[in-house]
Amino acid sequence: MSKVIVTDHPLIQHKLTLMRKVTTGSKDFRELLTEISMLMGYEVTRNLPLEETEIETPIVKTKSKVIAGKKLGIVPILRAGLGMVEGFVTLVPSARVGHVGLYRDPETLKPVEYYCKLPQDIEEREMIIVDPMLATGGSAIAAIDVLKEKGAKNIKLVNLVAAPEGIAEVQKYHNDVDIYVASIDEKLNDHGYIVPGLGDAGDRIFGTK
Ligand SMILES: O=P(O)(O)OC[C@H]1O[C@H](OP(=O)(O)OP(=O)(O)O)[C@H](O)[C@@H]1O
Ligand SMILES: O=c1cc[nH]c(=O)[nH]1
Ligand SMILES: [Mg+2]
Repeated sequence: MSKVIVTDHPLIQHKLTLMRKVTTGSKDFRELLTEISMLMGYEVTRNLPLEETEIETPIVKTKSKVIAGKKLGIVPILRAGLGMVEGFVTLVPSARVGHVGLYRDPETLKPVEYYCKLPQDIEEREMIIVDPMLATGGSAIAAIDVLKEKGAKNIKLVNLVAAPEGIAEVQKYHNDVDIYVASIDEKLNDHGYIVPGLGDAGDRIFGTK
C-alpha cells in the first residue's frame, strides 16, 4: 500500500489557514500557494540519494555531497496545479516540467483530458504530480494513468488539501503512488467540493470567479 504523508509543519498549516479564508484575494492566495509548495517540496525531496564529490573550498580540497543524478519531472494538472510549479522548480531548477490538462465535468464530476505534454525521458525520472485539490480523486487517477501509459515508473502525488474519499480512490487504483498532503479535510459535499476546503482552487488562483 502506498504511503500518505501529511506535511504538518507549522508554517504550512499557518499559511494554509490564510489560503482557506474567503477574504484572501488572488495575489495572496498565489503567493501562499508558492510558499507552501516550496515547504512541501522540501519534504517530497527528502529521500533523494546523495553522493560525494571532490571540491575545493578557498581553504582546502574536500569531499562534499551532491544529489546523485536523480532526475525529476514536475507535472501540474491544469489549471490549478500551475500554482504549485514555481515553488517546486525554485527548489529543483533542473527539473523538467510536463503538463496534463484536465477539467472536472461539473455534472458528472468525471475528468476530461484536453492537453498533455510530457518530458521524453519520463521513464528515467521521478515524476511529481502537483494539484492543490484532491476531491473525488478522478483527476489525479487520470493524470497518473496518463503518466504510466507514457512509461513513468516512479510517481508521487502532491496535493494541498485532500478529501478522505479521494485518497482512498487513488490508493485503490494506484497503490504504488505515495501521496503528500498538507491537510486531510472532513468530506466532500454534494457538489464534489472539499469541506471545509478552500473553494475552487483554479478560480481563486486565476481570479476567474
Ligand atoms: O479529485 P477531483 O474530483 O477530480 O477534483 C479535483 C480537481 O478539480 C480541480 O480542477 P478543476 O476541474 O476545477 O479545473 P481547473 O483547475 O481548471 O479549475 C482541481 O484543481 C483538481 O484538478
Ligand atoms: O473543493 C474542491 C474540489 C475540486 N476542485 C477544487 O478546486 N476544489
Ligand atoms: Mg477549478
